[in-house]
Amino acid sequence: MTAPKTPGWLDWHADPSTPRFRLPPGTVDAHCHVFGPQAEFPFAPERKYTPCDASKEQLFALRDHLGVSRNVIVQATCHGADNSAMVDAVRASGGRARGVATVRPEVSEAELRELDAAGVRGVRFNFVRRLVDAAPHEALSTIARKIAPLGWHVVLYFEAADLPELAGFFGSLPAPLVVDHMGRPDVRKPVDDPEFGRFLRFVERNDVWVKVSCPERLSVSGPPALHGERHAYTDVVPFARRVVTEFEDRVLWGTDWPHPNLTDHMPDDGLLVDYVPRIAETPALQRKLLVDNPMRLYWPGETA
Ligand SMILES: O=C(O)c1cc(C(=O)O)oc(=O)c1
Repeated sequence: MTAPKTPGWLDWHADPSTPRFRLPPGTVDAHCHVFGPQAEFPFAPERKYTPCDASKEQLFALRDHLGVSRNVIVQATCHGADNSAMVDAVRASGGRARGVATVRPEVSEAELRELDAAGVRGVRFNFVRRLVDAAPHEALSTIARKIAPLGWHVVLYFEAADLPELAGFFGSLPAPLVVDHMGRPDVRKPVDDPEFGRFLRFVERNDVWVKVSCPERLSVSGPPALHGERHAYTDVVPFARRVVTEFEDRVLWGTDWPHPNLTDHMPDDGLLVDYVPRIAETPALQRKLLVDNPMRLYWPGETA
C-alpha cells in the first residue's frame, strides 16, 4: 500500500528542455533530492507532505541531460531521519554524488562513520515550520558536536524573518555552515533592504557558504521558467547576483529537483540552467559557483 500524494502536488517536469547555457565540465548540482520510490523506501510517518516518486535513476537521467557531472543529494523531510533512499542513491552514483543527512541526537559514532563511508558530508537542520516540528537547539548542538570531528558541515534551512533569533545559535555551532536558498529573502523588498543586509553580514561574519538556488520558490513576479522563457525569475536575480559577487568563493548552485511543495508551477529544469549566467555573469564566476566551490566542499583533493 502506498500513500496518495498530497492534494495539488505538482510532479517534476517530465520533458525539460536542453539548456542553451553549456555548463562547464565538472559542474556540481549541489542541492537536489530523491523521493522514494515509495514502494521501496517508504516515507516517514512524521512527514508534512507526500510527494510523487523521484528515483535515483530519474535524478541521474536529469544530471546527464543538463550536462551536470555530480550531485549533492540532500535528505528530504518526507523521509525524516531515515536516510536509506538518499544513501542508496549516493552509493549507486559511483562516486559522482555526495549526501547530506538528517540524524537524531542519539545517532552513534558507528552510524555516522557508516554514513561517511557511503559519501555523506553534512547534516541538515531545518527551521521551516511548514516542513518539520521544531527541534530543541540543545539537540541540534549535540548533533553538530558529533559530526564536527568527521569534517562535515551543517546545512541550514530557514526563513529570512527568523534569522535574527537564530543567528546567535548558528554562530555557536562547531562546524562549517551552508545556507539553503539564500536564507529565503523576501524578494518584494529591495536588495539593499536591511533584512537582506542582515543576512549578508551573517554570511560575512561566520564564513557561511550560500546556495544561490531556488529562484522558482523565491520568485513572486516571475516570469516562470517555462515555455522557453529567457528571463525567468527576474525579481530574484539581483539577490543572487549580489551573493555571487560578494562571496564568490563560498557560493553553490543547485537545481532543487524534484522541487518539493511548489504550488504555482513546475519549472523546466533546462531553463533553470539558463538562469545561471544571469546571476554569475563571467566565466570565472561561473566556474567558481558550479565547479571549484562545490568540489572544495564535497570532493576536496579531487579534480573535477
Ligand atoms: O526537504 C524538504 O522537504 C524540502 C522542502 C523544501 C520546501 O518546501 O521549501 O525545500 C527543500 O529544499 C527541501
